Amino acid sequence: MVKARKYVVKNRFQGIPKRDDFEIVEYELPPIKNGEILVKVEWVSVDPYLRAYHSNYTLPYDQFGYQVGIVEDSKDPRYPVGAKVVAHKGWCDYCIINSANATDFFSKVYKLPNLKGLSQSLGVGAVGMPGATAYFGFLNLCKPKAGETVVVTGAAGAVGSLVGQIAKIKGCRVIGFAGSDDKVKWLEQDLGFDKAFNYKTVDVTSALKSAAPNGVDCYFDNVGGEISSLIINQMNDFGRVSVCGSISSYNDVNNPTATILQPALIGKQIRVEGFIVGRWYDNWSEAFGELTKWIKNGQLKAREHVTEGFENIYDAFIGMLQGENVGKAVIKI
Ligand SMILES: NC(=O)C1=CN([C@@H]2O[C@H](COP(=O)(O)OP(=O)(O)OC[C@H]3O[C@@H](n4cnc5c(N)ncnc54)[C@H](OP(=O)(O)O)[C@@H]3O)[C@@H](O)[C@H]2O)C=CC1
Ligand SMILES: C/C=C/C(C)=O
Repeated sequence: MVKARKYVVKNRFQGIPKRDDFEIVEYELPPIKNGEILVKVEWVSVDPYLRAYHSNYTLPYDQFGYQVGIVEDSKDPRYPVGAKVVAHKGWCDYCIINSANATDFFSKVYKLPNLKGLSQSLGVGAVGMPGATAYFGFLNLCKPKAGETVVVTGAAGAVGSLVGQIAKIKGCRVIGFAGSDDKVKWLEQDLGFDKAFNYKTVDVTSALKSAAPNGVDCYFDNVGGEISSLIINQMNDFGRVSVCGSISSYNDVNNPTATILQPALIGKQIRVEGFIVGRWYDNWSEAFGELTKWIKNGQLKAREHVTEGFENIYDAFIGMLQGENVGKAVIKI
């Protein structure tokens, strides 16, 4: 028998989730059955959708989320003992997975991509779901052309930092918005953004007018809300907006309001498209190959914000929601 621990969500979140909204439950896992694998979890991911999707779940529920782990026992020949897998079984230290039960992309299990010696934690970050989000969400929806001006919000986070660097690889001029002066410095000095701003201290419209005097062609929107309206109002004819996330509203109890967009969308004939990264699930391996290559050859930096210890997953989650992370927030179990 294997003793396992998991986080169970007990209460409806009100604003920022509270520690008491979670309970750590210890229990014994039964022996695995045919088609199942026993996985020891090594890395856990905390992501904004854990907050955004909360209200879709009936209480109490096991906290969902991505992880990288090693197969310790197997009755599924596709995943032998010792294989490394990426799964979506949430905040736990051991779990049993039956991948035959997969109903959507979240419940699928796959072998950790060949990371060519890079940290296995990248399997929940730059070479995992967030990497695929940046790669397909930006390239397929913004369709950037060399020389165009790209704006990214949430620019110092897991997805945004990759989008900005992919835009540079594609020959674009890149402007990022992030929530601290240190993040701004990192984006400009280490990642090669042409300009970055602390959205908490600048006037967004005048900052953008100075950094993009010829207007914005592509906007990768991680945050939504008023800043997105201000950016979209600075876009050029036939601009493209990839709507990835709306983190500025995830913890809001009341729905926020933002400046009207229709005059700009119509007048400039702007294309706005939202997406869920699962739409490209069958092609994720293409993104993983490219991202791994760019990291290995030094064109792309995949910074991580690492927290240690199963007991600290809650703190890492709240820290990420409040902007403590630079790059991808991960927990080493
Ligand atoms: N559509 C899809 O399929 C997917 C969408 N996403 C979305 O992408 C976005 C980024 O996710 P991810 O890269 O994993 O997370 P990040 O690593 O960017 O972490 C979240 C960041 O959000 C920023 N933030 C928090 N509150 C606010 C606020 N009120 N206004 C602006 N920024 C805020 C903080 O940075 P700061 O210091 O800059 O404030 C924080 O670091 C999220 O909206 C997420 O939901 C992610 C994966 C898939
Ligand atoms: C799969 C993740 C989706 C969002 C909205 O974060």
